[in-house]
Amino acid sequence: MNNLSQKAAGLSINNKENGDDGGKPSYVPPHLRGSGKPIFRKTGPPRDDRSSGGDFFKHTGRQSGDNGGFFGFSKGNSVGSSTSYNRGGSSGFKSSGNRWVNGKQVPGPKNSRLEAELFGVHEDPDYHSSGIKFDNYDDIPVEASGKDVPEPLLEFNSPPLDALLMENIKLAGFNKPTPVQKYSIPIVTKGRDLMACAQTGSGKTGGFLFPLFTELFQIGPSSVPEKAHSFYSRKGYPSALVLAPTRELATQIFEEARKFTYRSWVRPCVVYGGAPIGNQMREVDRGCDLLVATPGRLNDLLERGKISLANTKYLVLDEADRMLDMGFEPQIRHIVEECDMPSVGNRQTLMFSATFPVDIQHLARDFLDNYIFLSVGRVGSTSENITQRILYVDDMDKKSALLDLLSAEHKGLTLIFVETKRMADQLTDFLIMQNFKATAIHGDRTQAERERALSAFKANIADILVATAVAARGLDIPNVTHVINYDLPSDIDDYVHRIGRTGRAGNTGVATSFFNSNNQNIVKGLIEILNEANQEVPAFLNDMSRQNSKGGRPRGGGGGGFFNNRNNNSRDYRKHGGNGSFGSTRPRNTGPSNWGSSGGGFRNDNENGGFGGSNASWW
Ligand SMILES: Nc1ncnc2c1ncn2[C@@H]1O[C@H](COP(=O)(O)OP(=O)(O)OP(=O)(O)O)[C@@H](O)[C@H]1O
Repeated sequence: MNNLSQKAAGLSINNKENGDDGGKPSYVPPHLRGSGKPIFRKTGPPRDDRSSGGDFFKHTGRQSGDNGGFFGFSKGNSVGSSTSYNRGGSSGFKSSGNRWVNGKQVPGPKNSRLEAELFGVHEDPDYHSSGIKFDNYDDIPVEASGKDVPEPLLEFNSPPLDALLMENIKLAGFNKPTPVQKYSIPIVTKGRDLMACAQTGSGKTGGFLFPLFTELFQIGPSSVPEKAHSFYSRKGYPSALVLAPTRELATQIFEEARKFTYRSWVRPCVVYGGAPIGNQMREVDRGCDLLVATPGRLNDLLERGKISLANTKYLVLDEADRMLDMGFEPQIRHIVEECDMPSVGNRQTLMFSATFPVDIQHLARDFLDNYIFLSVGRVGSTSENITQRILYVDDMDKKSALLDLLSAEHKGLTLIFVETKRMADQLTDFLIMQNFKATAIHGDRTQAERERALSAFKANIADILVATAVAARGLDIPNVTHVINYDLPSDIDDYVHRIGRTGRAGNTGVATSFFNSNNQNIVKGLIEILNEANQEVPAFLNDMSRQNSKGGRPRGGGGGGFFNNRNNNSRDYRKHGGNGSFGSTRPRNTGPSNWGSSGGGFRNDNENGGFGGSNASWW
């Protein structure tokens, strides 16, 4: 148990003896425990510096420096900066630039300023991104199922990896591949489709970018129809398309792509809603070989004729289970099946996530051909690098319990999840009033505000970020030492993604969740997850689980029914009762989408797509 866990364990939260109704565990606020007031931090702004739903740093004048230029977050990472790219081609929009000569890639010259911007500097303590428990990944069981699974790659070597890519991987400080990378690289370079499930923070982004770039660096750009570019109208023809559910995740993938395409012919581009489309169209004009996009904005650009997917040989769905759930599936179908993208079998499709419910595996067949299913660890399981604590706290006591937790130790960055946007604002205000440096990210904030909040959090200007589900998936923020589920999610897979914001790349972290009777629907899933990750299961959870099973209480969002049962959730469904078999031809879906119209009607900048009526803010 690390320092923070020990200190939290010493708090009176959940001590049975504090219970006042026959041993029922309940939180006793400090003022009733006679322990005096919690010690609040003395640093931070004076009270009148706060503003509703705002940021601790709002009035510090810091925000003027990062005023949310609509692309990217902090490091001056504007896609528009022409000096950032080794394009060189005078035509600007001609996607191969001058790095593809006579059928071969000619690496651009080194640029030390750009290198420092992309990869950091050696003296920076964050330079090596992997933590002391990185080697533990080697012990995680890996299962690859399907026909003719290629052998894994044990080291980063060239060949099979492209030599320039190898140089960039070294610059990033990556010494050896993570398990998902070991398997995904040969699978993709052998031309196979892939559905990959691996724990949060275990390097799935590299798992798709490395084989993609190895391939693209070697095959070069595809030819573009002459008529595609007139003086007035230019079109982007990406060779690879990566779809991601949130703007922040899309930007993060784009930043990773910038690193690994350094000095190559491949120009990455990112488009997402909430930012002026005109600037994004200009970026597409400048060259768009790998496109990272959120579905709503991509559909908009497709409808405007700014992008053609005719040359897209690689399609990646990151957070694929989210991309294929009710919120996004119609948009994904439109992009993949109703525009000009090559059909299944004529492109490669790769899906990645830490969770993959069986119903989504079924649905995913429509997009895949004779695919390999890769699971690193148990699908949907959490990393043992994360110490999980579940505390019984009634709603009315949550604020007080939170202050106790934060006062026990608050080192590094703390990410607090709440269920609603309103709650995110309220809690941020409350924390600012208590002199904590807090900020918030949720769907009611403007894109500039969200970028500013995330930048401030990453830079430790605000060391507490209060977030809705929008920050639950994919975000890779170094030094998040503590995730607090102030409100637990109603879906157990969301729990897995949320706590996965800490304990990444072999680092350790703590996840604390406030549980009470409103969260009964995830009791069973929670117990399974705690057991799988060798974590302590509090007695009240076991009691509640027994009561639920006696009373026949449905499991609700945490499972129930064949599809959501975690026992069925853990493997390639084709091996466990699925109707597919390896190598069989998939039944083609010729009819309309199961879940709603796959037609147009989503020309908006809101990536929400009607996500099940939840208050949480996907955008
Ligand atoms: N081979 C490697 N060696 C060292 N660090 C790595 C390696 N591959 C990835 N990383 C680092 O690990 C961290 C997590 O990677 P990444 O964000 O791709 O995880 P993920 O599996 O996609 O997580 P999530 O499920 O949360 O989306 C990143 O900081 C990345 O730079």
